Amino acid sequence: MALRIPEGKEAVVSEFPPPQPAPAAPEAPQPAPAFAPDAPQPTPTFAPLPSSVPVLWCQNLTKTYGSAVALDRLTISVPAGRIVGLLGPNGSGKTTLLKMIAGVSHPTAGEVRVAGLPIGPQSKALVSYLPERPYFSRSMRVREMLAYFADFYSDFDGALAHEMLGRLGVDPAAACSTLSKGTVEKVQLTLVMARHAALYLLDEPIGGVDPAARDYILSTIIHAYRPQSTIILSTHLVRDVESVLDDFILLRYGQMLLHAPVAYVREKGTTLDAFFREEFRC
Ligand SMILES: Nc1ncnc2c1ncn2[C@@H]1O[C@H](COP(=O)(O)OP(=O)(O)OP(=O)(O)O)[C@@H](O)[C@H]1O
Repeated sequence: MALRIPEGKEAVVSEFPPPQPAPAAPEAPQPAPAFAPDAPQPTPTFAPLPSSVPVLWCQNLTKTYGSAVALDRLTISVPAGRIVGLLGPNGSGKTTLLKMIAGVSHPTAGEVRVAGLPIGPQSKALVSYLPERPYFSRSMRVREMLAYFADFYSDFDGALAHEMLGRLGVDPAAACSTLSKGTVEKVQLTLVMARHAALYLLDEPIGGVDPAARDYILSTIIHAYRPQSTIILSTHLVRDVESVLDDFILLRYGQMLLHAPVAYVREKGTTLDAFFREEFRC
């Protein structure tokens, strides 16, 4: 295959705007609506970003654990309104990067900004994060989780969450402790995607769900419901996701190998899945 990235090279193939770290203050969050399935839908709590301000900007982002380097001087700029696949082999730093952006782990060096804001309460209010591991209480019922999210996040849309659960065949009255692994993933993804966030960070969102639900999640939840938002989605299921991606970021050994539109790969006469397999062939 002709399209390969030379060893040790980092590439950005894009018409993406250059990093603009100037802060753009979002509007103050609205008061939390009381949760009820038929309550009026909350409006987004974020103001549209000026095109000069990327929704995500990282510069020389580095994370080390002792002598191990998980992220190595990563510089990225992602404009608003894109669906971005975060790809790379095991241990390449995908989860570490998402944790830094979500603010649940701190960089060793370098900088991250969301919508021009340094990581903190204001940036976190704009981000809806699906971690790789289950995070909710197994002792609760699904509808209690929805109520909990509605209390906690002013941008949570209860009616939308109910609609998504219905489409995914999840009973809101079910106890979380009785759910299968895939159903837990569906509930978690529903909770995260039912927020009106500026930036969604999804760490392996479809790994455990069946193919039919995967199609619904990708084509409907991720693609159709959030046209103004940016989604960064980490996955190994490249073939499943590539049709919904605008761009992809390829990591290797914690370094940025390539950040490009998916069209860049297609123009070379290949698919993202084939490109990934070729690039990282064992
Ligand atoms: N808490 C930690 N302590 C020590 N090393 C860690 C820790 N978290 C991550 N690492 C290391 O950082 C590197 C990147 O890990 P990370 O989980 O970000 O990779 P990943 O691309 O998400 O992998 P996968 O595809 O397997 O989920 C790995 O070498 C991993 O072993």
